[in-house]
Amino acid sequence: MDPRDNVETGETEDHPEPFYVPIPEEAPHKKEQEKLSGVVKSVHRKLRRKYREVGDFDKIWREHCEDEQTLSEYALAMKNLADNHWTKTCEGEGRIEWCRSVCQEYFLDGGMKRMLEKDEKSATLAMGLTAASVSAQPYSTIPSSISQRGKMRLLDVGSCFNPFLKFDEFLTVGIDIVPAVESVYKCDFLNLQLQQPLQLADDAVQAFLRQLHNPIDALPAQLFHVVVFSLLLSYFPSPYQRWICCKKAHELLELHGLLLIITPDSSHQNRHALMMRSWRVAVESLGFKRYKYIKYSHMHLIAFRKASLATTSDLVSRNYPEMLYIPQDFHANEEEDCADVPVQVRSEFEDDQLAWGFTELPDTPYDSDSGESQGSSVPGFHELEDPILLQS
Ligand SMILES: C[S@@+](CC[C@H](N)C(=O)[O-])C[C@H]1O[C@@H](n2cnc3c(N)ncnc32)[C@H](O)[C@@H]1O
Repeated sequence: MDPRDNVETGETEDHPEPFYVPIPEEAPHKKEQEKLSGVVKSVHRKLRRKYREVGDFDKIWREHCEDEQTLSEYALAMKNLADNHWTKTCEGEGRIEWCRSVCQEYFLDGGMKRMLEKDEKSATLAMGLTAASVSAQPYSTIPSSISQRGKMRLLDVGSCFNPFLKFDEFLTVGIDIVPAVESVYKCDFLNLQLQQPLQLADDAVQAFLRQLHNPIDALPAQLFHVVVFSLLLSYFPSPYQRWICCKKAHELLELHGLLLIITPDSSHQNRHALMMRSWRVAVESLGFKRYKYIKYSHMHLIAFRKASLATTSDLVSRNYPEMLYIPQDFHANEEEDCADVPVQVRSEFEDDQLAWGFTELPDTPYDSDSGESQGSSVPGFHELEDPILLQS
């Protein structure tokens, strides 16, 4: 007997009938996601195509920045993806959480101190002292603005919808050519002017950051503890603009600050290991050292620390900017470029050529930054070893 039947009256109680017709929730949701990422992809693709045709990056960039309709459609699509489609995936909130956990671990839980001790040991060893005498060396003094600050000063370049604003531990400055929310400042990072560093106490620097004016055309050097490039570098159609961005990040960071780069790649772990190694060599040549690296299913996440004030790039003997390539740079006839799920577009032959080319590179000495760099405090994400990066 159906337990809903009323035995006394012989009537069936008025329970709502369960609705068994399957609701095709997935499909429209997925369709909308595809549509939105299509908007994003087409902007990237158009920019690359124009760059290939015209060659003059400054010209196409000026035109791009003046194309308000395309840019606002892009900003809207990104925000919609972030609000309604990405939040539950590691590609969405996960990358932001990763940045947060790396900063916490590095600045607040002793990561930076360990790195400074290690630097000091290597420097002392390089001066010819024995390991025994080295262990007695005190570690360097951590800059007070970092060790005693109230908040970590974070610059989010290409911030779009300001994902870091919600975290209390950061004093966030989000900048974008087309802000999707009011709290993000309008600023073209490629054309941002750099000024002399502020010689002010930490409180005054924080006050300075809280009263920036829109749009931002210039910023003092060495202003931030963290610079984030989340899905920024692949926006640009050529390695040179990626290089300019990394160079600017170096200048905007305090000594020992962190540059966090997140770049899309849906290939398996080792497919683009060579590319990641190439990026590492290029970025380190600017005065950074790699601190952490992990690969999620759809992206690489890399943290570099600013290890020296000086840039060591010798652009005459090595073309470091070219090393910041992405597969799409080699693809003239792209249909399948992805903002969220990029594909491998180089042929095996090109891969071999590049691999051969990189045997010319100096081998970065093994540093234990990398050895300990594989752990993540973000739960739920599978991390993979990268033998090529680790062995470099
Ligand atoms: C793919 S979206 C990434 C948005 C966000 N960071 C994220 O992780 O979801 C790339 C963003 O970079 C911005 N952007 C591109 N070039 C820029 C530049 N030169 N200066 C500032 N922002 C830029 C774009 O407008 C866009 O909002």
